[in-house]
Amino acid sequence: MTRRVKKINTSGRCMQGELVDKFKRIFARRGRSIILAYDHGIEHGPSDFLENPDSADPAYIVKLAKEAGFDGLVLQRGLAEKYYDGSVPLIVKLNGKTNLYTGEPLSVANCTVEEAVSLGASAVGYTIYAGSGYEWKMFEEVARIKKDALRFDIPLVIWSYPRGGKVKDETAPEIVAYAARIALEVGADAMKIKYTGDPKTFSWAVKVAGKVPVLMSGGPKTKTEVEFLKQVEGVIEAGALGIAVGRNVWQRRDALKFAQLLGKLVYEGRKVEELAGEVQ
Ligand SMILES: O=P(O)(O)OC[C@H]1O[C@](O)(COP(=O)(O)O)[C@@H](O)[C@@H]1O
Repeated sequence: MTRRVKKINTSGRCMQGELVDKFKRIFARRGRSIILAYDHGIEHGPSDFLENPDSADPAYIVKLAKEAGFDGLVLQRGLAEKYYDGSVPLIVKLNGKTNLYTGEPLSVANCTVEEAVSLGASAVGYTIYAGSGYEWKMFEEVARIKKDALRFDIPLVIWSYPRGGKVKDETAPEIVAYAARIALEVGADAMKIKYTGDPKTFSWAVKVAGKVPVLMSGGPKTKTEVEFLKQVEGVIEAGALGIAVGRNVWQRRDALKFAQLLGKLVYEGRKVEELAGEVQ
């Protein structure tokens, strides 16, 4: 249980420190969490949808998250506005950038916390590229967003992706651990960080994340299903709350079947070797 920090909040709406518990109540009802990420249309472009063309349709994704029994769905405001049907708790991703941009890593907000709440969001997301020459701009913006998140009593999820500057390998253990600590220190109520490649080094990132729950970012689709399932098994062992995954689910043609396998691993605590007969 997160210690309640007794602090008078001007709007009287919520006390600092409670939003971690609120996030877990909504996005980890079974003690663990699988969130379907789908902000790739802006981040990577429609090429991400080519392997499984059905995934280009936001309605397909919303249905997938619901049928898979996932805890949450990440959408940018435009998709939330046009396709969100309330069937799965929503995280509105407040900032985004395209990969057409080749300057210093920078992702700025295109939606406010208030607008996200009006779209039905149960949490908001924001990416910070620590290391970038623009990190100061994202730190400034996330401070304003954090203030609004407290005012609107809505958890803030930080996509903590150090990029630029001294960052040579975004999945290096010391970078992922640093990413986790940055999210904790700027006031994240949950965080998404990249996988270091093994449970031991990832557990250090979970440790330095302190009280803030960690979600592993899925990353590019693995060659085999077993490879991704083993990554997920590892991060759960390392103490993560769960995963926020996009490509490793909806880029597969049998997306729903694989999503249900993920659920057996994450929610039922099944082991990969037990599921071996069901995976490709
Ligand atoms: O900036 P990157 O490394 O391309 O990753 C961005 C993407 O990764 C995510 O954080 C997780 O999605 P994946 O599971 O497909 O990696 C998305 O929310 C985001 O669009």
